[in-house]
Amino acid sequence: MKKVAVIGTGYVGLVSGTCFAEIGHQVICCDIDRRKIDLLKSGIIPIYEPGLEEIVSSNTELGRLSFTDEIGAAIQASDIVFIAVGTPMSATGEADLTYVKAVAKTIGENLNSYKVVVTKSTVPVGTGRLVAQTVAENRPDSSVEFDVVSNPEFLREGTAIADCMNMERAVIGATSDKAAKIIAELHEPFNTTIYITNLESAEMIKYAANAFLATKISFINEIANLCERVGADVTEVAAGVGLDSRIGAKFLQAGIGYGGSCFPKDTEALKHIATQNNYEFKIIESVIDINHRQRLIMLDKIKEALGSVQGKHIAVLGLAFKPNTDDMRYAPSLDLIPALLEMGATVTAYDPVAIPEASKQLPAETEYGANVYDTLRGADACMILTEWNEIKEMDLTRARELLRAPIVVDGRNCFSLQEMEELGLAYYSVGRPVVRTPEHAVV
Ligand SMILES: NC(=O)c1ccc[n+]([C@@H]2O[C@H](COP(=O)([O-])OP(=O)(O)OC[C@H]3O[C@@H](n4cnc5c(N)ncnc54)[C@H](O)[C@@H]3O)[C@@H](O)[C@H]2O)c1
Ligand SMILES: O=c1ccn([C@@H]2O[C@H](COP(=O)(O)OP(=O)(O)O[C@H]3O[C@H](CO)[C@@H](O)[C@H](O)[C@H]3O)[C@@H](O)[C@H]2O)c(=O)[nH]1
Repeated sequence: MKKVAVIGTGYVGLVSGTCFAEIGHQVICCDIDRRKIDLLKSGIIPIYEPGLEEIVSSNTELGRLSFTDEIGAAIQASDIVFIAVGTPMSATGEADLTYVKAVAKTIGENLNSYKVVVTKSTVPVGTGRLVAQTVAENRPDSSVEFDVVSNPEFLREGTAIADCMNMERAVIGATSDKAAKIIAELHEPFNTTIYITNLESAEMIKYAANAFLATKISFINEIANLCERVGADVTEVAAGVGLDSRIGAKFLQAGIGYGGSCFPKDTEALKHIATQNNYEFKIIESVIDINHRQRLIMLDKIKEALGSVQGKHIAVLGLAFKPNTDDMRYAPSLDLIPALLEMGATVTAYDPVAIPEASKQLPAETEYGANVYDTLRGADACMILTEWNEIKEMDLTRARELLRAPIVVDGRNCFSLQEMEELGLAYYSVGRPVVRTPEHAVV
């Protein structure tokens, strides 16, 4: 059992801290956000993540997990301190290290015994060294030693607990064998592959992994756009291509491009790291451009389906950047709904969980439906932006009856072309032939 402090209770801090408690460690999760800590102390989870509430509650009851805003005391009481604060995209695209630097200073000020300081946040190469320098400069007693480790996080939102408990690997970038051993032991109960490397390589592994996955998505989206022009079906192409084990079937789902708190900011940060090092990283620049264009292709499709969206009523299904989360960071809906409104459409939107978050960020004139069917009623077309099960499993016969015109523009390829054809719905999806109906010409 190790004594662990996790600083930052966003997705990563909260989920990874809870999972460390679940495997038997003593964990204190800290945050400067008092409101968040108060909610957590009273058993309320400030984010939507399936299964998180149960696992937080069981570990709190067992006394292995606690929450505090007294960060200094938590650091002093721990042998391992994780930095899990945000590294958002700055205006110039680089990772904003303000929070990481502030935490490193706090750790230094409270360094009362040997500790391993672990960066879990996604940070540019060189940040571990900067953390080490900041901790060293701020420690009250320069004879108290510490080590710095990079241990990037690979969990996905929506499946975060399972990703963490069944992690495929733990990457440990260390400057000393002693620290690497301590962090390897910490992960032992996860029964995972431990990959030990140096600090800089561990920091780069995280960006390389996200950039590669983003590249796969932009690649299949380009194939999808080409499929539309030559009459192929991208879902079948992806399935066929994915059968090659060198390529693999995952992350080949064509759609409206990637969003979320990581891929957009990490691809931009990698591009920035390259520029800073006088390197033109051509692939990543294209991946970013393609992703931006892919969102806008949805607007071309709705215009093609309706002629003009001016004065039309669009039902938008799905607001979060992906299913099973209420996270709205870089969600396609944040670009597409304002664009529809600017083109003169009215919009009624629905998401199973993200409406409270979305309504803080979307234009005030956006209206919200109570459920899928309420949202579709009387609309001139339906646009699907997030593939929630509730949306994929909707009763399409009922949907057809409720829509004023039977038109579905689907950015997530939720339905088969055959079923849409049989139901008489005009269907515009991504990388697949358009299903046209005689009625849809008479909107
Ligand atoms: N969200 C993900 O799915 C995911 C997955 C892997 C890696 N990451 C990386 O992990 C890091 C954290 O991401 P997140 O989504 O959890 O961030 P987040 O923005 O949701 O949460 C960060 C938390 O840190 C707190 N914080 C900020 N400054 C602090 C300070 N000085 N002391 C204590 N707490 C402080 C904030 O109040 C907030 O609660 C980022 O670098 C991100 O790129 C995120
Ligand atoms: O085939 C695919 C797979 C994903 N996406 C999109 O890509 C984005 C990211 O999806 P996903 O990777 O499932 O979610 P995240 O929670 O953002 O997780 C990513 O970002 C995290 C933060 O760095 C990493 O830890 C994870 O390993 C990495 O998968 C979403 O908009 C998805 O809709 C596609 O368009 N097609």
